[in-house]
Amino acid sequence: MSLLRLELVRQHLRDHGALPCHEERILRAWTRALPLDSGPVPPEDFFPARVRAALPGLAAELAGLARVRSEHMGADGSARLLVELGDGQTVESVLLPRDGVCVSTQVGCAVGCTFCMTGRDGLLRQLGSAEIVAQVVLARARRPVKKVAFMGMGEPAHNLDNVLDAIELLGTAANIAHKNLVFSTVGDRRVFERLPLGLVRPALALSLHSTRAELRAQLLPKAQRIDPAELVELGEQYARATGYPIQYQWTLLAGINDNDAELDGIVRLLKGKYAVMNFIPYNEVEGPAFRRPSWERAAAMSLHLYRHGILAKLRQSAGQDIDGGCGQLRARSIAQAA
Ligand SMILES: C[S@@+](CC[C@H](N)C(=O)[O-])C[C@H]1O[C@@H](n2cnc3c(N)ncnc32)[C@H](O)[C@@H]1O
Ligand code: SF4
Repeated sequence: MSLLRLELVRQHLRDHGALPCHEERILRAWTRALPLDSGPVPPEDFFPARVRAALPGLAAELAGLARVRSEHMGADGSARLLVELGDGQTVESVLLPRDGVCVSTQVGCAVGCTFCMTGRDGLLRQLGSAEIVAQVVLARARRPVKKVAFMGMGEPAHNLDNVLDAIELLGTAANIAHKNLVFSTVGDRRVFERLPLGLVRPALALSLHSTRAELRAQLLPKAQRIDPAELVELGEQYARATGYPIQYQWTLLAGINDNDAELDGIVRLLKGKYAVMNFIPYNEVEGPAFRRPSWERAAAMSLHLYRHGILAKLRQSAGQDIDGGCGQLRARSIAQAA
């Protein structure tokens, strides 16, 4: 039995005679990291005997979806988890300061951004919706979780059905505010078609990195070709439809996308838009010879945008001191095993 997707978990329960109300109570308990039979009414008065008998086996199955192989505390209160999936593959989750968790959606990634460790080996496999939720359950077993960012390993747009199923459960049974579910993507037309239709509409983070289409295509070689101006326009429509701003992400690479021409481009694209710019200084990973700009330059860039009426934040990735670049922990563990 392998319950990688939420639909399979629900089907398994139905096969044991569960009704929708039983399913909901069990999924609610699971997503809160509680025993599966917990709830206000005693289990023997609520569940049919067959369902109750199936719960220990189901609990073991769900626990096997994602286990913590190692945990690394950061000085900023974050913790990076190397998570082992049922088939032995590993992904990273990050417990963020202030009740957040960052989860992975794929093992590897096909976009191949030149500065990202995760994209180095291409896509190895998709995560099922239950494996994505299981990372939140692992986090909730350790700390309160009120925010989930789909910003770990993988491109959520390339695993849309599983990510959207996970989002729906997290925004309902798991009781996470919809604006606190953050879908982070390089941009893909399917995202703008599907996200507005969901029962739970997450906040959107768009990884922009350049306002110049040619440079963006070099940095994000396999991202869908959407002109940055059009991407911002699509983002703006979604922001207006949902009422939450688009969080633009910009990995700062010295000498590449930290110049005044890019700043002018950002002002041109984002002025008057319902948007926040997050500058994230590059985290060094082995391989490409990128550098992060000085903190002073990054702060000056944020100030420049602020003076032009664009809200800009300068962020350190969580857990700088613990292989902060996404995918580094996994890469290190594989290298050590080898
Ligand atoms: C790992 S990606 C996952 C979500 C999605 N694939 C995306 O690109 O938005 C999340 C963010 O991490 C950033 N990132 C990746 N590698 C980085 C590095 N070495 N230093 C700083 N940020 C990095 C990406 O630019 C992206 O904005
Ligand atoms: S930054 Fe995002 S899209 Fe690019 S390779 Fe890494 S995970 Fe994939």
